[in-house]
Amino acid sequence: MLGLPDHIRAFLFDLDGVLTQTAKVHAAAWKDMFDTFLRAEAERTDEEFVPFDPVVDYDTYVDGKPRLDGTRDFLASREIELPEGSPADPPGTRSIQGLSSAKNDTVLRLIREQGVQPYPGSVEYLHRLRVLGLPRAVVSSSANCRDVLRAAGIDGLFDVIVDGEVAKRDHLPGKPAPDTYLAAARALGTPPEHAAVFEDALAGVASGRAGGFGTVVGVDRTGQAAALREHGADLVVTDLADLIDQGEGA
Ligand SMILES: O=P(O)(O)OC[C@H]1O[C@@H](O)[C@H](O)[C@@H](O)[C@@H]1O
Repeated sequence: MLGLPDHIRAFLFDLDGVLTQTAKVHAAAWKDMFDTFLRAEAERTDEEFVPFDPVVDYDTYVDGKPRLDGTRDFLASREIELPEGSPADPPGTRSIQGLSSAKNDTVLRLIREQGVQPYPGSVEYLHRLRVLGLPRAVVSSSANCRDVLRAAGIDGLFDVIVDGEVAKRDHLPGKPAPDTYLAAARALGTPPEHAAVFEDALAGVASGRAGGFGTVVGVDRTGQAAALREHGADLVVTDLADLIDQGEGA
């Protein structure tokens, strides 16, 4: 079925980097926020400024995870401990919440300025699934998921959305835990072994593997195919159009 085994009956998609070209927007916003913070820390402690690496640090500690976990996990990698703070902390406050808010302000500004482009291969794949009557869900850690789907013009293509807001409301642990994907499969009425997960993030493919999903498709936009396989991808494509081509060839 569209490049996947025939027992796959439901299709669960990550958003940023799989459906929309927003993974690099998030990476840029994270770099902006962390570099501002790390520069100030270097001055404060009289130590060397080591910038955030938007490829290695982003992929390893931040990509795919809920916002606060991304902040926490990267800071832990630098052995920096900050107070949790509160959602009311002004953006840039020296707290997990304050830094996370600064990052969110930047990502929202970049999205406003640049708009959101979907990946044409993903849009085509979604349309083909819809024509075949196959159920589709978005499973994203992002609290901005619905706005991004709308800005990309693809918000009408899904039966179920499990995003950062739903996860918070239902107390679901974020990726790499499998809970958000399992909740989406349940909402579609499909056991995980009959559902496919599409992910570009290491935390995301790990989530698919942990949930026992039928197929975990790694979407490699940045040349990390081997790492995607290591963390849980059963197969890796560079674009969803590759699966359409395979399906047609079969
Ligand atoms: O900050 P948001 O929009 O709630 O998104 C949380 C995370 O959502 C994920 O989809 C992205 O891969 C991360 O980069 C991002 O940080």
